[in-house]
Amino acid sequence: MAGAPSARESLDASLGTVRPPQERLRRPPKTRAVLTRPEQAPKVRDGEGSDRPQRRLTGREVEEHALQKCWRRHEAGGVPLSCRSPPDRQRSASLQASYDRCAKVTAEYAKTFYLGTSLMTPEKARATWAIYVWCRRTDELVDGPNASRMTPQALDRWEERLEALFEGRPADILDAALTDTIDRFPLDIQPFRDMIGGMRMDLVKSRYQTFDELYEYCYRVAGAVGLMTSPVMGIDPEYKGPLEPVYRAALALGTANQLTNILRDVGEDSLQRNRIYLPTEELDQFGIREQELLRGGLFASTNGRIDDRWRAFMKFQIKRARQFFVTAEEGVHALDADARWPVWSALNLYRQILDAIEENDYNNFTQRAYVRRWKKLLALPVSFGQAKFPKQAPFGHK
Ligand SMILES: CC(C)=CCC/C(C)=C/CC/C(C)=C/CC/C(C)=C/[C@@H]1[C@@H](COP(=O)(O)OP(=O)(O)O)[C@]1(C)CC/C=C(\C)CC/C=C(\C)CCC=C(C)C
Repeated sequence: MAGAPSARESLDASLGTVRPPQERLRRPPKTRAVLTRPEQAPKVRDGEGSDRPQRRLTGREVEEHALQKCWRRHEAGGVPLSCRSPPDRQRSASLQASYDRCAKVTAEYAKTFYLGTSLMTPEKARATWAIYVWCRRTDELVDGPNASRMTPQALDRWEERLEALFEGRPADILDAALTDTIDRFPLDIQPFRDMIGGMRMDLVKSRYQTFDELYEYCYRVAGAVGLMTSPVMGIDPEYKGPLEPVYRAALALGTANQLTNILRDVGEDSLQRNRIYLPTEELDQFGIREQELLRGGLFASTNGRIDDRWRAFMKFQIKRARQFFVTAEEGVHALDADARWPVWSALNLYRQILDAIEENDYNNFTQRAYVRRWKKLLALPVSFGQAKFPKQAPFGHK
């Protein structure tokens, strides 16, 4: 039947056709106001003093490089909306269609995120959908139905396509929404590139020796989301402090969420996908062998309850994840007033998953940590209170 494509069709159709740059759709040239933005000056390509580092970065360097670029870009700012020439009628209708499609995909794939965006201003919500959809499509490349055919070369093409959309040449209707978002908010390309790097890691790596190795992965697939979305959430005009700690807090929130996801999904990842997103060296320290995870989990033979080693290991992991949530908290107070409620909600909703793992006596092999609906609902007014009545000035600056 003809008609608007479903969210699934939108993703499948676009992902099947990661096309070379010369085939991409052309967007009308930018308005003069947009061209004069300092951060959109023509880019110098690699090897000619580009914005990429001279050598391959590893571990925490990857995050640090992106962090510095992102907060500096935010500080440099963009063209205020009032200075920009409005898009013509045809362009604004097609942009509307692009964002509508992004909204549909977000609503279908991530109900909680979609609900969270209803707590935002319409412009911030639209931008969040555009970012979500790009992240989702990136993830689908290595986790979706065509994942078994995914190659590093296809990821290279996806990255070329990313560069093009940041230069104002989106390849399709979903990319067009992100190109528009980039025009409206001071987004830097680096966390997007880094997320593609995270997918490259997923193609070749299913074990992590140290926490630093795992941390790099968490940054790439989730901390990067904090860097992508902070310019959209915006900074409170009353906040007079530096941007760097705010961006660090945003990174911490993404990382906390990913560590939480990892702890929730241990059983599924190890049993169904032969993936262990836990530092091997820490498993060793607690006397846990990989084979025990792969064979169905650690249960005591005497009473079938969770093994004490696993309980102790999980307590350690949960404590560390919670520290990342605490680091994130202070940053939320520095965000624009209209962004604090959704961000507090995201923080509280994810943090509850850690409580649910504890309530399951750390059995994340055969039970999925599930937050009851009433607890999720209660998190919303609690978050509203935290957003409205901050306990402290962020980082001691106000
Ligand atoms: C209430 C609510 C949830 C609000 C949404 C707030 C918001 C801005 C969300 C961003 C959504 C987005 C663009 C996500 C990208 C997709 C992605 C990679 C998501 C990963 C989450 C898990 O996804 P998954 O689909 O696996 O989820 P489930 O298995 O279904 O649970 C991630 C692990 C990362 C999510 C990261 C964030 C929500 C961090 C957002 C950071 C900020 C908004 C910056 C905040 C700034 C400061 C200063 C703290």
